[in-house]
Amino acid sequence: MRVAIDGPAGSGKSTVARAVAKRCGLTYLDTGAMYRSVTYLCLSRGVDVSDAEAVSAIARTVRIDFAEGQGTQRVIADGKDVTTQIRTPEVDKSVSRVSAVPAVREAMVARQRELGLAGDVVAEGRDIGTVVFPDAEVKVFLTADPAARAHRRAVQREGGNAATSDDANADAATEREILRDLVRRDRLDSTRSESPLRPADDAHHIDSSSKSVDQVVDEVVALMATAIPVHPAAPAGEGDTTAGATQTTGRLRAFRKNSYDDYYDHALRDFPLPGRVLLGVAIVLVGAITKLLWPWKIEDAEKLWEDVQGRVIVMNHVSMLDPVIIAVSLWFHGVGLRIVYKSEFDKLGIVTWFFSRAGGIPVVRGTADLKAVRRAERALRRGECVLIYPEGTRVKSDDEPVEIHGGFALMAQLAKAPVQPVAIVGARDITPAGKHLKRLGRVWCKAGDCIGFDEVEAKGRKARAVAMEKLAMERVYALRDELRREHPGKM
Ligand SMILES: Nc1ncnc2c1ncn2[C@@H]1O[C@H](COP(=O)(O)OP(=O)(O)OP(=O)(O)O)[C@@H](O)[C@H]1O
Ligand SMILES: Nc1ccn([C@@H]2O[C@H](COP(=O)(O)O)[C@@H](O)[C@H]2O)c(=O)n1
Repeated sequence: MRVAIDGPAGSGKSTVARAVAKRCGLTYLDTGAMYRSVTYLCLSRGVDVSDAEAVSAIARTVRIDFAEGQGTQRVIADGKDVTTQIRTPEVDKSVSRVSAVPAVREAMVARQRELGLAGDVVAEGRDIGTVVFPDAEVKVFLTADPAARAHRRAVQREGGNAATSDDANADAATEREILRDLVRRDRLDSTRSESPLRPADDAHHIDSSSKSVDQVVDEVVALMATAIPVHPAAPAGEGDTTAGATQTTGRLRAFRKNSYDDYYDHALRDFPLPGRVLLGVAIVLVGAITKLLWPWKIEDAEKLWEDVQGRVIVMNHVSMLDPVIIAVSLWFHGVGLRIVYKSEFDKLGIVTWFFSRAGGIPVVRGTADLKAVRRAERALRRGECVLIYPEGTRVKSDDEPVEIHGGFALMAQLAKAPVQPVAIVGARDITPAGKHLKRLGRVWCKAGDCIGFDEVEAKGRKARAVAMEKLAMERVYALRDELRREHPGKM
């Protein structure tokens, strides 16, 4: 997914873009920093910024990179860290002259597209939605009135932060001077002939003058949740080769300090052998113990393994036994399974360690967690099954309101995979409300037929995803009702 945030100076673009990128696991691209870097190089080399030829020569040859360091994103120009140097009033004063030169823009836009090739990016600047990524799925035009912007920038320059303290003050004369500079920069940026600052026709306008950063970030994330990515991921078996993309091919070697991300991004078949053996032992043990305590059975179980293609399996969620039953059954039939689990479980290192080795994919709930969507999509394309609980959490009673999380339909849609409904009854009875001790008792599951998108009648990508969510969950609840009729009293 590409998110484009454009707007005038001081409207909060960097703050919001950085926060959205962090929350949703995307890459943050600060394009203003690139024009600032060229400007800084001109000033430090004594190049007159009105000399378009000389300025263009620097823009064409400089290599600009971004790196993480000292808790912030660092800007590297020709191998030198220029993060601090590009934020001086001198650079502020000259940058709009430099950025108006067509050859400078051409060079910067080419590099920005290169950096954004990996796909999952939040880019901010002046021409992202109109020129750099005109096909971005989400476009925001962020504004704030000039006085608010000047105040924020003045507070920022004095080391404060208007976003976090309401009574932050700045010297009135400094604020007036900044206001003059902002207005001048806005005028130059929006009246230049090449890629002027203007909202894209399909941009969402947000005025941040009287909104907190969190409110703006929430608005952008909400827009992302309803947007549908237009760039499908690499096909099955094809590792991404673009800058910043995740390498997904090749066997993970044992005892090589593989990161959690390595496990989330690799095929199950590429996991190191010792870990796979350990998982097999755990599955056999857990399978035997749970079968003994809560004899469980899956009706029409063959539907879970007779079909070899990747599927999104959706299920009602009543207890911790639910994923165990599916994981054990599929493991015994050689079907690779990735369980999507809520990232809150990752608070304990040992849990993250185990879930990553067991093929889990963490999802940050309540956000458009595109990293998780992409990981699930790639797994499906590789032919692995993805198990997901759209109810989000264990539902302890039929009276509890249930909110269905629709990400599963998007995963299936992107991977062109079907969705398979499965229901469970009886597992809720083993943990009576308010008790921690488990009761003994029988548990039944029932597998349904896979649902393809050809069964969905709605038109348009988004409407089809919504229709799939509804249809799949209707089938899950229909299977659960069948089980309840067959096994009266079981919940
Ligand atoms: N909604 C907000 N309310 C109050 N302060 C804010 C808000 N958004 C951003 N700020 C503060 O305003 C200052 C400028 O914000 P930021 O640098 O994100 O703006 P920008 O649009 O990226 O500016 P530029 O284009 O010049 O880089 C920062 O100190 C930031 O914390
Ligand atoms: N896409 C962009 C981004 C920036 N500029 C120019 O750079 C200046 C500095 O940008 P900041 O966001 O860091 O303030 C800005 O005033 C523009 O002149 C641009 O042209 N296109």
